[in-house]
Amino acid sequence: MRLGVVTLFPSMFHVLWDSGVTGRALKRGIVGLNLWNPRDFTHDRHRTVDDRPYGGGPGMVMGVQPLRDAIHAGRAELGEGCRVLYLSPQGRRLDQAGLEALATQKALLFVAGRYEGVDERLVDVEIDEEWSIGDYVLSGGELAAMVMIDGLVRLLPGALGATESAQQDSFVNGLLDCPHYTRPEVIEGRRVPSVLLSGNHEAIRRWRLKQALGRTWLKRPDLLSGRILNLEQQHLLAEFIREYQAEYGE
Ligand SMILES: c1cc(-c2cnc[nH]2)ccn1
Repeated sequence: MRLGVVTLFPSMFHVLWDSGVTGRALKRGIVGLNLWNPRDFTHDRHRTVDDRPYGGGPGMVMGVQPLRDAIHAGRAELGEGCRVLYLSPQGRRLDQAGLEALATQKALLFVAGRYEGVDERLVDVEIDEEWSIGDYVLSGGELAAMVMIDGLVRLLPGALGATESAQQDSFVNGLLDCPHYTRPEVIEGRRVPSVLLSGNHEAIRRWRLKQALGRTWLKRPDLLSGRILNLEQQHLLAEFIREYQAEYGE
């Protein structure tokens, strides 16, 4: 997969090369990442990348010509099949299903806005999809692009090592993760659940699934609505709920 970002702050993206899953995937060529800075497409002495909004009011808008030329340069490099994604609170809310759909694309060009945003005509003409990582306003689209790139790269074949793929599985199945424990066995008087010390791998698997189902029921019941649980999952969740209500009476 080939990725590109149009951004006024390319140095923010250097962390993706430095470490972790994205760093390894880039080094192995599982994914490519190129950056285009609209400032490199300016022609005036001050390298101006913003412009005043029609209609007045506070703030600035991203200047059209440098941004448009940067997007065109990205499209030219990534190939006409690339999807151009604009990060904004107006966009489709990102979730794992959205990442999985995007991971099937050959090339993606992320456009990270700054200031008050991008001229609506550029959004109409140049942008294929708008994406949001949540209902809040950031200083620009860069961090949202990095979130999406991290989530996408983890889905690419060969990107994850054994341990990370275990973590990925626990989220990808649409449930919240089970609790995790490591040494020491007792912290502030709190012990590790005995099943995890039993060496009984089947019991441990069932306990972890029960905890994942129970935590999802407690914290994100919306993830369970409309989801068909198999018999084992139904049984384990019912058991969790019985135990929870016996303990907390609600
Ligand atoms: C994606 C982008 C943004 C954003 C872009 N510029 C200001 N906020 C917020 C949430 N998700």
